Amino acid sequence: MRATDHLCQLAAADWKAATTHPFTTELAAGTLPLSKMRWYLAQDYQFIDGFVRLLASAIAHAPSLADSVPAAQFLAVITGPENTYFLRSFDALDMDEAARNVPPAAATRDFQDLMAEAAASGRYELMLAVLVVAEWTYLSWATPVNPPRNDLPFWFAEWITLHAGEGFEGVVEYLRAQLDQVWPTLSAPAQQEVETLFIRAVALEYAFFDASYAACPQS
Ligand SMILES: Cc1ncc(CN)c(N)n1
Repeated sequence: MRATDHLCQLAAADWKAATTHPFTTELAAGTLPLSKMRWYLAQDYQFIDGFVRLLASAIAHAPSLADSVPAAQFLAVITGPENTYFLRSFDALDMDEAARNVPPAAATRDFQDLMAEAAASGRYELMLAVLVVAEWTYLSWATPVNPPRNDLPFWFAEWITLHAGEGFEGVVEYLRAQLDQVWPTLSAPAQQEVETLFIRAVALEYAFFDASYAACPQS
């Protein structure tokens, strides 16, 4: 069995909850209240900041140039089309500076801490554990709803297309393959640390969607 399949199985219940969440089901149906989407976007843009630093750390720790190239190309997607997706969505959803720059919620802070910890560890396998969860869970919820309904506004539709399709499948396969490759070289305690971090990351993905779905209950 692939190491990443083993890790996914360890977190099976939270994995299922995170990848079939009503937040993304309603996003794909176009029925997600905009107040919840605004909350999510403002929080997730703060997540992206830590994510970019983590991905850059993984690039710096990849065993060879060839191992780093797909991650470097993905970094350009995050800081290019994904970054402008956020900025265009903020504008289209009338989110002014105050609405964009809200304090981080507990779910956001927990994720920022996890990513900062993985980046600071200096250990490639721990960085990969968090990156694999962040991208594989998104591929898992977005794939069944891709292509998006053609009547969806771009702030819903593009959040699906950014996380599904051939290019993104390649990113997830690359990240998984990197972790699969390093796994057998790790000691048993080091493998356990990867398992613990992976499980924690899946729980945080679930918590992030839960917090977003619970936000702004009046509107
Ligand atoms: C919380 C979270 N996790 C994952 C992703 C996918 N890049 C994201 N945008 N936000």
